[in-house]
Amino acid sequence: MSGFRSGFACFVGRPNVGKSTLTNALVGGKVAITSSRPQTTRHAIRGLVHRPDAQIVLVDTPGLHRPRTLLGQRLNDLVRTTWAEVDTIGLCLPADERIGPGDRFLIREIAALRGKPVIAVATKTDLVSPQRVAEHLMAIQAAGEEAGLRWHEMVPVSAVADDQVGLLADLIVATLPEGPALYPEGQLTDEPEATLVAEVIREAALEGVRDELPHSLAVVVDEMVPREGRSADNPLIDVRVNVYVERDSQKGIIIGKQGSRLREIGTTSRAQIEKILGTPVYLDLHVKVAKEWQRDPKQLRKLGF
Ligand SMILES: Nc1nc2c(ncn2[C@@H]2O[C@H](COP(=O)(O)OP(=O)(O)OP(=O)(O)O)[C@@H](O)[C@H]2O)c(=O)[nH]1
Repeated sequence: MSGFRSGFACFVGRPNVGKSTLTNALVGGKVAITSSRPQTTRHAIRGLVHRPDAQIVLVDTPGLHRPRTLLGQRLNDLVRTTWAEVDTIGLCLPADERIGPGDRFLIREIAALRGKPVIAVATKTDLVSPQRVAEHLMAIQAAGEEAGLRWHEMVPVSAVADDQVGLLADLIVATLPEGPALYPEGQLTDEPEATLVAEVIREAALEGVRDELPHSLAVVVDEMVPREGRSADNPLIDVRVNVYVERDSQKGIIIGKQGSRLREIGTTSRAQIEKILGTPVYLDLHVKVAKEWQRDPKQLRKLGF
């Protein structure tokens, strides 16, 4: 997919400047997954922005503080490591507040990274007049210059009024390297275990029949619930899973002669799932036909794609 861009971004700023609200506005209510960390990221993922041309992975950073203790210094080192690893930083500076010492401290710290694209995001613009927004942008410009930081971009946004949020996404995307999506689109759950469980089953189901079922297989974990009435030292987790194929003939392949392949899939994957969850599991596998699911947007959404 030429021209597709993907990478990591993080929002930085004092508490309460609107980082979370902005993240949610960009992500559009989609729950982020936290499993199967691709490549280098060791950071909590806050949200995924899926677009036809790009994928933005928004990562979390703890706040940077004026270090007073060794622990404070260590935490700050961690923050700097994160900053160094992301492709782009968005520094949030709320339009309804003047730029203060806390902001200047952050700007100086970010300036020390040298060469990293930093987008100055003037947040909460719906709370103030256009004139105040303009003043704010000039103050941001000046604060950058003072610290020797050249803003890659400056953009006023309102996450609440959904003003310029799309533009911000465009600006972030433009800073990302070319490359394929780092995460599959639309994971169904934010439970890392469920995603891993689905992956294990998918692998087991494809074992030996990969060529006969190219891409036709989707695995959805319906639920993972502790069996009622079990004591704490004798737990059992019920894992209910649907395996979707596109055609009846493929259903036959998965199930096998008198259910033999399905049993094999269950045995192989159950052992691995028990390792992942650390408890015995009862695995309830169902094979369903979702005709042409790869071409049907409604089905795709249902299956989490
Ligand atoms: N009017 C308005 N309020 C906003 C906007 N964005 C955030 N807020 C409000 O500002 C407050 C703080 O927003 P958060 O998104 O939690 O800020 P944050 O930077 O994530 O805060 P911390 O998690 O403490 O670092 C909340 O009450 C939001 O509703 C905006 O665009 N317009």
